[in-house]
Amino acid sequence: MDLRTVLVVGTGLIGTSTALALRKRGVRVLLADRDPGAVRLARELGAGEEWRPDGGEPVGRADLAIIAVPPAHVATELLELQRIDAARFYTDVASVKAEPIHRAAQLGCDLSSYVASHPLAGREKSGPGAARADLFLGRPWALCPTEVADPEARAAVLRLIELCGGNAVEVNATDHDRAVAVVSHAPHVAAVAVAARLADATDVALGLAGQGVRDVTRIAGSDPGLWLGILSGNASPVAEVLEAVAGDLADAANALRALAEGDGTATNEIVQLLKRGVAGHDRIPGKHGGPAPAYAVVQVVIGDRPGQLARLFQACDEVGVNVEDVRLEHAPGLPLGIAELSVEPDAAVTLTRALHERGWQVP
Ligand SMILES: NC(=O)C1=CN([C@@H]2O[C@H](COP(=O)(O)OP(=O)(O)OC[C@H]3O[C@@H](n4cnc5c(N)ncnc54)[C@H](O)[C@@H]3O)[C@@H](O)[C@H]2O)C=CC1
Ligand SMILES: O=C(O)C(=O)Cc1ccc(O)cc1
Repeated sequence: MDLRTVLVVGTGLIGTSTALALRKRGVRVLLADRDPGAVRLARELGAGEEWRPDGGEPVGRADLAIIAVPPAHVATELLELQRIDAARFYTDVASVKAEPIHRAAQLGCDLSSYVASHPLAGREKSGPGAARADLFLGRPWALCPTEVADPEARAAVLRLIELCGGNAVEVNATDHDRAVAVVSHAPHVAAVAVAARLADATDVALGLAGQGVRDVTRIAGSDPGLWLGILSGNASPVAEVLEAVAGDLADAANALRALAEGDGTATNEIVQLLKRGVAGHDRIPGKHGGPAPAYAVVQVVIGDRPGQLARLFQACDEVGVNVEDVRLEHAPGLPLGIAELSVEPDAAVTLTRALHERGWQVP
């Protein structure tokens, strides 16, 4: 199935990331969002052109429309897009699947041209500014065709996933929702609960925060509005997992109380929980090999002086290496920092060598 033109409705984090990935593969991408600023920024980032169904040059029907809006708006968007025959096939990327499909059926949407999907990749930031073309590389991407789905609609969504570099996983919507309750939605609430403890932690405690607490709470920085929609759309499966987690936490607290009161046998219960944690963590696929590499990261030591970053970018430009992303790490108390440059994996060796030759410290 060839995707020549794709319409992205909702140019936030996920919509713009798919658009950027598709643009890299030469697909024509049309962008729409109810917020004109989101479309403008996505366009400026090179994610495609603004969709103007009622004006400008006629664009015709897209091969596929991707609905990348909050879960509660998926079905109404699908209905509206199908009403104007915006695309031949449709998908969405919402984090929950049964509810939007059910709602689409209730509204009378055509379910034959629609195959719901969900990339298991994201970030704790929203909006087009946080989008990344490599967001989906090597990541699972669920697709949930219903019994009435046209095989060509399924093929179109498989092609989308392939173009974005994702790993397609076919699963029915109910099983999907139960699965993501365990691997995404309940972990999100658990991270939030840990992060909420930090809201009234002392400055001394926060000053001692290391990488562990950052790892465990990263996703707690996500948009609460979006997550309310996700959790409400998958409420019972998430509640079931959280009840089990709460049981483990209560048992751990009780065992620690017993230990504090001198009951040495309580260590056994704690050890059992810690061991179950290791076993669960070991089952995460790709934990050892890691997912397919996205961009390679070249670390460069930079002095904390004006103009250093500009010089570094100039050097990258001279070597002809495109910097896809940059992150700065400051070494506390030192007049130094580390610039982490994300580049195409093939370009990393060239860039490292060229920066060395130009006198940069590349550890
Ligand atoms: N944030 C994440 O890490 C992930 C999110 N998802 C799913 O992707 C979808 C989009 O989430 P994000 O991109 O993170 O959110 P976002 O907040 O970055 O972007 C959502 C965009 O949709 C627009 N929008 C809202 N209602 C609309 C409507 N009715 N018509 C047109 N545009 C509308 C908003 O203006 C916004 O630009 C959600 O369904 C979410 O569950 C899926 C995987 C990961
Ligand atoms: O930030 C991360 O690492 C995530 O995994 C985010 C995420 C959020 C919602 C999803 O439906 C899928 C992935």
